[in-house]
Amino acid sequence: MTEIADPRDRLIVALDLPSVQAAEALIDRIGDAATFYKIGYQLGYAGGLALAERLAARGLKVFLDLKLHDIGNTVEEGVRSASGSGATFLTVHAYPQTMRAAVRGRGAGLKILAVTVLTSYDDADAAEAGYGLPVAELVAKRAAQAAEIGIDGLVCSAAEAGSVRRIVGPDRLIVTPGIRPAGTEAGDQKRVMTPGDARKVGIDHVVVGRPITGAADPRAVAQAIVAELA
Ligand SMILES: O=C(O)c1cc(=O)[nH]c(=O)n1[C@@H]1O[C@H](COP(=O)(O)O)[C@@H](O)[C@H]1O
Repeated sequence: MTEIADPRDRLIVALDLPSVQAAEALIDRIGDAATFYKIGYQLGYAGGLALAERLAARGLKVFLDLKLHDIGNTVEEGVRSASGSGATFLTVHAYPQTMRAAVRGRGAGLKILAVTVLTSYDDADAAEAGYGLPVAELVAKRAAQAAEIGIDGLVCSAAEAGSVRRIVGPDRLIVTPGIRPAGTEAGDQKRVMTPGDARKVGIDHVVVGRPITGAADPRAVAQAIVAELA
């Protein structure tokens, strides 16, 4: 687990919103309660990639959640292009060929996170997708491969964070979505944990979307999550 001086940096707010205007309005409402924002498909394909550069230029940290997975050359060049965006994190799916290509394309300052098994999957979903291993074993296998390849961090659910930490050692990042403050809806997430419990199992960062984006007072929810993570 890395030393993180400012507990706000442990919370990554997922800007899963339909427009740059909506994202900027949310960031204004949250104010100084958050320092780290994630831009994924929904916002990225609606002008969010330019917003990523603007947020980074303002000193905010940016996680580009592109979840790349393609032939090696395409992944390598895609990661190389994203290396100029000012983002701190970029995701790829944790397939060995994809991870090796991402490491080749990685520029200074950009950390590659490998998504092990999506937090919306349980064992039945993994079987339906053709995998012969339960989720926990698939996560462990992919974490070991990611560490061997030199990936900077892993995305998994907090339920696997303890075993992933034992596999990858203290220096690689563990980033966990599927985080739900007590009493909030899981929605389509299947492997969920509260922020406080996730912190106890040694995560570095949590990713939280709908519990903040859908809140009447997103700033207050962000502050409460940071307090649980501190
Ligand atoms: O890579 C991710 O960020 C990710 C990986 C994963 O396994 N599960 C997962 O939910 N995510 C992302 O984390 C965010 C979770 O959002 P909420 O479920 O609304 O908190 C979404 O933006 C997802 O795309």
